[in-house]
Amino acid sequence: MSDLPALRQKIDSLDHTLVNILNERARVSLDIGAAKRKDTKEEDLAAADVQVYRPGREKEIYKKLTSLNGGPLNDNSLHAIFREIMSASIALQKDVSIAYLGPPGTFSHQAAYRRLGDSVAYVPQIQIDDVFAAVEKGQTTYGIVPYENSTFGSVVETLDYFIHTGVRVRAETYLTVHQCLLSNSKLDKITKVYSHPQGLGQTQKWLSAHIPNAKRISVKSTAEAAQKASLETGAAAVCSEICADLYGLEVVQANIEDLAANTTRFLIIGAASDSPTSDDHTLITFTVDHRQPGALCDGLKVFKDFELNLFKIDSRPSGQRPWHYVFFVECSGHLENDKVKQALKELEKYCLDVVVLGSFPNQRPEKTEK
Ligand SMILES: O=C(O)C(=O)C[C@]1(C(=O)O)C=C[C@@H](O)C=C1
Repeated sequence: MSDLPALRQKIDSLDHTLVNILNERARVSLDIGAAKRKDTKEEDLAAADVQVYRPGREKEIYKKLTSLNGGPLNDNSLHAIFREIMSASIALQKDVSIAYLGPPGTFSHQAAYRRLGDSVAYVPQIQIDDVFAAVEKGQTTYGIVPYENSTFGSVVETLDYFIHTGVRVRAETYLTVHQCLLSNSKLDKITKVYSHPQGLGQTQKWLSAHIPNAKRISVKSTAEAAQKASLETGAAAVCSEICADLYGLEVVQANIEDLAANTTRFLIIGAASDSPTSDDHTLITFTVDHRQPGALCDGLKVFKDFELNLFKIDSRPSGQRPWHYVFFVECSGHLENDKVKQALKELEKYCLDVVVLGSFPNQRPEKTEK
């Protein structure tokens, strides 16, 4: 006779202990929720509400879990378990919702789910500006927007909406993106391919090599592409594999991204940024008087003078007049750090206007740095 019954009895007893400990943790989380409400100033309550989701604290917790973990559970499994523990903890403190570019099955949806878990509400939006609007109008607590892709670059729609928004960046999150060709037709019968411009951009070499004659049609999201492809003969979508089940399509070819380690970086937006950690990034926009020679250079030199590392620079048309640009700069530090505050003050001397879009804990996976 095996030890199975005795081992299961052991598991039952451990589960009992786990349930009690999880509820003990949940009670502390409720107390933390009450403490946060007490600590939130009246004026902030009106402007930003109580900020339940704390990406800085979660980063610290995940780091500690890794250092405590003696196995046999691997770090990914342990983190996934704690993702759900903290998701439930967030939901105990407040009803939290997050707007994302829908319909269900987009990479934004997956990225949000990986960061916030099962206990918060996911609210699909038709386009990226609706995500900004949902947060601005207080219809959802948070929103998630794609920021840049390691193969195809910045998501310009997102940058353009940031120019006009009052929302703040609260967190970042990275998702490895595997694009698939889904269709109910065979490869040689596909005449059109739907996707988001990013999906088409990340797979352009594969599409040119395998279905060069298929018409490429941009739609608002990869999951919308799957929805459309499911309704037409000879149509395909470039999207996530999970859309096959969601929209009743076959996987014609998986992993068609042109570059391995294809990764998209998303920003979680909300009414306010989180408190400083030891390793934050800050996203800023500014405009300069382009008639003044060296104005942009003077502005950028401020970051060097204050020893703030620059990670990313973008420029977008300002939308106010031709050949006038808004510059996006992502630098090290947090907007509450003295060095960043002083640098921003100095930067204002060289700029027509400076806007801080927010600060957030650095979450870049170390492996992708190389
Ligand atoms: O430390 C907090 O601020 C909490 O609300 C607790 C807790 C947790 O369960 O550990 C929950 C949500 C936050 O995103 C971070 C941590």
